[in-house]
Amino acid sequence: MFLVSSFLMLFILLYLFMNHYNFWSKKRVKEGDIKTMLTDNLQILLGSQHLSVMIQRVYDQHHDVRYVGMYQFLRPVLVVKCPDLIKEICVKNFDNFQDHKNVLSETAEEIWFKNLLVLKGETWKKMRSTISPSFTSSKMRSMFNIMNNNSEAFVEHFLKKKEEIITLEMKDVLTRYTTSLIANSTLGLKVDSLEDRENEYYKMGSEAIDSSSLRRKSVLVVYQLIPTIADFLRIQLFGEHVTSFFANIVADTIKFREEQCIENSDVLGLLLEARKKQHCKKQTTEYKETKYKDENFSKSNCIDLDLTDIGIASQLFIFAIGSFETISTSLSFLVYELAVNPDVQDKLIEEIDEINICENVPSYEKILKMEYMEMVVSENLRKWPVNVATDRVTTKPHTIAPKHPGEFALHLEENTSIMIPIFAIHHDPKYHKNPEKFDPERFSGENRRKMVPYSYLPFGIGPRFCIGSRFALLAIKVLIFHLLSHFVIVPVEKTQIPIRLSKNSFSITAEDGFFVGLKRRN
Ligand code: HEM
Repeated sequence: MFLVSSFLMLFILLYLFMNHYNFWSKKRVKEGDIKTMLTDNLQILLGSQHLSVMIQRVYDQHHDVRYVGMYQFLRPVLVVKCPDLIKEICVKNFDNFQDHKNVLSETAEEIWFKNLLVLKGETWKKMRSTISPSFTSSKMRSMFNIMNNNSEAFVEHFLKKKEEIITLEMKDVLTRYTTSLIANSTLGLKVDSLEDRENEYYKMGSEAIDSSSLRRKSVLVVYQLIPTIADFLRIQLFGEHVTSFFANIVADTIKFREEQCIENSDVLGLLLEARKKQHCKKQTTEYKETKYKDENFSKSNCIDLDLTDIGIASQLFIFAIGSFETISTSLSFLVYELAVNPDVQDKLIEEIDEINICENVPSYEKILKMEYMEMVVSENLRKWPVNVATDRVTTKPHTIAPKHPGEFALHLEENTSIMIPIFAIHHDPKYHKNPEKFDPERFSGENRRKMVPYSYLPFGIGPRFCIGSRFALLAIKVLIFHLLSHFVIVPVEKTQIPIRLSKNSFSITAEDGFFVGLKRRN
């Protein structure tokens, strides 16, 4: 009896398993090899493979198709390969694909669940339009001084060293630089993580972005596999000490600014201004509603954004962890590429020196007008897009109409996962010839015009495009400007050539660090 019921159980499980993993084939979508995908998922969890390898394998498996089916554990994901289709999904039909998928519970960590990246629908729209003014070019002009000061302090720190060539692991020093910059530009805090190596802001920030631990990965997988149980158990990703540190630091700064009537034009300042306006509008609306019963008051205006201290802390938290990892990683790859491509570095130094001859301190306009700098930074983000992929979920059912012979109409139900494989597209020779070559000339005016539209997506695409892209690009350029004004970056014994990517992190980074030497210019 026991044997029969065990067989029956096994049969049912096998049936459910097979039935689950034919989600895409039932829709007549070509998919990756199931056995390989399951092994890949497990290896990603154990830290013996990077997500980009799994995506690349699925991407390469079927040529001349616009999309391929993949499974992230139990979740079917449609990997979109064709730039035109990416536009159709992320831009033209944005209303049907507005949101990102949930990666965590709505109840476990409040500071996470209110941020712009995870907000959905109308609430996301309203928060995005509230925060966007913090990232306009006029705001960037005022951030520019903060970036200049932080970059100068960074360079000064190394100019004090006596060695002829200073060997550095750049990811470490650049993460320290980025945390100081973000503390300064979002909250007005002065933090020097190069001198004060154990400061709390840096320690908590690095803990928040550390994705290499098995515990962190397991939490994410548990949320993917059994979200209801994970929700019930309120399993935390970041940990109480990290989230309350950020919540408290924001609450203390708000209290200080309100008591001292300080009105700054940084991100915190804008959110506080929106909070004041929301409060005023609420009072006026209540008055209207009781006196006139105004039925026409626009519904979307009535959405209250969470601009309590924790709601504001949530936005600043995503800016902080979004920036620490992305800016420091992108700068680390760039410094490495300059070390191993001396011709590119020489040309960039020439452009920098032309500005230094005329001015003591570079102006915002001059940095923005540097053509070669723009080309080098863009090529770095092409070859090394920090976020290897981005995602969308269908917020309304959508049908992708057939376009090529052999294609069928593909009906996607609500809540289907879509993946935009940024790294794979940037390394597809169909769009970027000789993709492993670091070649800034791809981004010269003429070549850029020839690039296939939507085949270069380091900051994503459409209305959910990265809100911090202007900030990130400026911060990268300003630091490189100051660094190359005083130092030449050279390979050292520990420089890993070619670079090997770490298997044990979510975003891309080097397996054995980014070691280079800084050699003082004469
Ligand atoms: C080199 C640096 C950076 C890269 C490569 C990068 C990349 C990205 C990508 C690919 C997305 C997804 C976009 C999409 O799905 O279409 C994104 C979203 C986002 N990024 Fe960045 N990012 C960078 C820096 C920053 C910085 C400095 C901040 C904050 C100041 C930031 C804040 C955000 C936020 C809040 C979102 C979500 C936007 C929304 O859903 O409305 N990022 N980023």
